[in-house]
Amino acid sequence: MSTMSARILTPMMTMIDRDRWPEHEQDAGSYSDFDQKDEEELVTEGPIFHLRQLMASTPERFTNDYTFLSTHSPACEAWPGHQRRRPHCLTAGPSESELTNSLWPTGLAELIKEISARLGYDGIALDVRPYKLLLYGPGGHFVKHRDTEKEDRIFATSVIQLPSLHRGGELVVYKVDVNNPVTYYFGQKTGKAPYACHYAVNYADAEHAVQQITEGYRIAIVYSI
Ligand SMILES: O=C(O)CCC(=O)C(=O)O
Ligand SMILES: [Fe+2]
Repeated sequence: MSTMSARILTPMMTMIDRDRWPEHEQDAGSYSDFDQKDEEELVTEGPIFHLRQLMASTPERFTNDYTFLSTHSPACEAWPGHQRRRPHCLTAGPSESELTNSLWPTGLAELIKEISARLGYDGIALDVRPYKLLLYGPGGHFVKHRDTEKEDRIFATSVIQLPSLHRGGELVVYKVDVNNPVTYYFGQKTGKAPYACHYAVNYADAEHAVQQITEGYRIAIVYSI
């Protein structure tokens, strides 16, 4: 499958300060308690069922493959091939970007298995396609919408947030009760957003919105299921 990447972004990004890397999180798999808690909370929540770390990675692995934005990163106007559909948010389709992280296909395959099982398709490989890569800067947001218009036979969307140093940008999903939306923080509350990928899945007909980014940059890949 074609994958997406931030390689083209690398020159204008700043790597995170090594000193900020939390010692106890360097070991892959050390997130299990956190994940479990999230799962318990989210499984009961309806349309969005899951949010957890995709791959625990070390900064070394990030640097070779994809990287992430610092709050001091220059503006992203120079991102080649981007389309500016909304202010403060750049969009690149699959043909405009390429994911070069060699661990990505393996992590994604695991994730797809898990997503399939949780959607009730255990053992069935759902067709998961990269739809776009999004880069939100300060002020960037996504108004409330549904994803139903994308393509035929798409019934869900998965958003994978790459390690991003930012504030805001939470995904709010309005399930049946519009007064009681579910908010996904993608590791921001626990301080893990800059160090790991996080994902969420929502049914295409569930209304959702991305809150305004108030600081830094948020980079995410959207997959259609
Ligand atoms: O950035 C996100 O988390 C969600 C983006 C989104 O809702 C979309 O692309 O349809
Ligand atoms: Fe959406």
